[in-house]
Amino acid sequence: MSKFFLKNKNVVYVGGLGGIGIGSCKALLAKGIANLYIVDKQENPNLISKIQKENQASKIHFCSMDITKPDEIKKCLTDIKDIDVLVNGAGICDDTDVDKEIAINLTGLIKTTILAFELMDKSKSGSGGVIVNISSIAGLKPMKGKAVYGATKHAVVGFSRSLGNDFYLKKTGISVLCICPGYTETPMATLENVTKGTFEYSGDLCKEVLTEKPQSADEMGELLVKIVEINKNGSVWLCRMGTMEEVVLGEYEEPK
Ligand SMILES: NC(=O)c1ccc[n+]([C@@H]2O[C@H](COP(=O)([O-])OP(=O)(O)OC[C@H]3O[C@@H](n4cnc5c(N)ncnc54)[C@H](O)[C@@H]3O)[C@@H](O)[C@H]2O)c1
Ligand SMILES: CCCCCCO
Repeated sequence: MSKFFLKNKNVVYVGGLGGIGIGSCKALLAKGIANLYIVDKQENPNLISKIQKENQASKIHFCSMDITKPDEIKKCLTDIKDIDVLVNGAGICDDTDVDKEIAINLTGLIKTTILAFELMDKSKSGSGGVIVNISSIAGLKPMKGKAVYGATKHAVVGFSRSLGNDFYLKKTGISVLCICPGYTETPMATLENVTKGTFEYSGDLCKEVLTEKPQSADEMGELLVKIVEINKNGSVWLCRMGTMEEVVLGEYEEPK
């Protein structure tokens, strides 16, 4: 796998106005990307113009998209020409609304990834590139208090690893990376949010994720950029307390 150079590239960040989204967009812009398409449910014009003012060498665009609505995914992504990097970074952490949590964290991510494969495919009208799916540490270990959230994040790991193989890379030129952040200081990581557990009595179990020393969204963004630049297809990365490590998960090949 060759190193990926972000300079002059076009990056689409779904969930880009979120905590990790903003931290990552700042780090991506610092690499001299040409265009940043911030995709999110609701625009924040003041924040976007602030980011543009601070990064005048790049062009910042905004596309409003509810990831639970396939027609909005299609409209948003097909309006963007030449996607080099797509980050699927939208998500909620609320086990009290199973359908919504699965629709955003999993179904929406899957549909966005599949459409991005179509648009980025070098054997079609694309030029290949990198897709980054944001899972969680909850995608690598049990999340006792939030089993549904953990299920969506385990699924993101499995989905990303299943697409991140040489066959698809050779045909499409697209690599797929999976990032599993640990506790990161963002609007999601509030006690109120974290304790929206699977059962009404799950609250204390949910708080376990808060025992870890948190990392900042900016630290997470710097790690995301490093992982994109390494660009190891099918790789899974645990990013916690400002450090990153590749997580080697078994292939479990049947004995010959
Ligand atoms: N903060 C953490 O500790 C942590 C840890 C591990 C993984 N994560 C994951 O990182 C990602 C970003 O989380 P964050 O902490 O920045 O949270 P956040 O709440 O700050 O950001 C989430 C973003 O997703 C967007 N979003 C939500 N529903 C959407 C929808 N229907 N359509 C489009 N966009 C939608 C929100 O508008 C927001 O911009 C999530 O997938 C989350 O599960 C966060
Ligand atoms: C501690 C922040 C909320 C839990 C997110 C783990 O993906």
